[in-house]
Amino acid sequence: MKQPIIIALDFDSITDTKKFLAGMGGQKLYVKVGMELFYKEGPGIADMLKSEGHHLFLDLKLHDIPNTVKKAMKVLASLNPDLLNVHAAGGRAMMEAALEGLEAGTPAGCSRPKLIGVTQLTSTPPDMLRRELLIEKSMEETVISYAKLVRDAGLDGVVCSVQESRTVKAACGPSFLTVTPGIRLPGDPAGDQARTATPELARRELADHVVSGRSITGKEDSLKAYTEMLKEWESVRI
Ligand SMILES: O=C(O)c1cc(=O)[nH]c(=O)n1[C@@H]1O[C@H](COP(=O)(O)O)[C@@H](O)[C@H]1O
Repeated sequence: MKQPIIIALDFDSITDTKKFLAGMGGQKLYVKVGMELFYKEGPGIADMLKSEGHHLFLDLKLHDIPNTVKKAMKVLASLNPDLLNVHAAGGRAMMEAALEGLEAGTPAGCSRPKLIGVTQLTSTPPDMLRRELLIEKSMEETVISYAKLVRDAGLDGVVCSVQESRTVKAACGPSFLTVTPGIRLPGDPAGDQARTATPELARRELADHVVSGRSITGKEDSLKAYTEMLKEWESVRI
């Protein structure tokens, strides 16, 4: 079964990660390991999660010269994640190199993990483009331009906000993945996220997956919050 909700395991230890997973009723989940947990626990965390049967998004947002990214991707592929990302701002040559590294490092008999490009972070408000990054185009135009570059480099999709998901699909095709973070249940604080949405809106805007951390992990009853998100998602018929 396709798991639409990717839970961000933004914990700083394996102990807290295990405690969280123990409270999720023994389900096989789609989880995301980002910099915090990976830098603390290292590659062993990927082995642990995969051996427990979870789907794994390794969110390390690589952004470096092509040769470095290619070699790093080769190493990361050996951890057998299901999904990985790079910053689209690294450019086409870097993304092509990432894909080459991923293909070279995928263990025999395993299928290549999916690779997606981060367009503009969901913590970036539209006015920051001009004010801080000196980008004159709108958020939507910027994200679509990145998405086309990601597609042309041969990657499988993008990370974008729900607000751009539908337009990305229109520009890059229905099978081009949109993975959308910044997901909040109604009433939850946005925190540092600028472009947020509910799981229901994400589904309406054709997102393939939503990524949610604090709206699930920050709750006393995380299982209830996760179930609520799933219910919201499934309430929308596409
Ligand atoms: O690539 C990501 O996963 C990502 C991209 C992005 O644009 N925005 C974004 O929030 N994320 C990640 O998604 C998660 C969101 O966490 P919460 O804001 O707690 O739901 C974090 O782990 C972020 O690193």
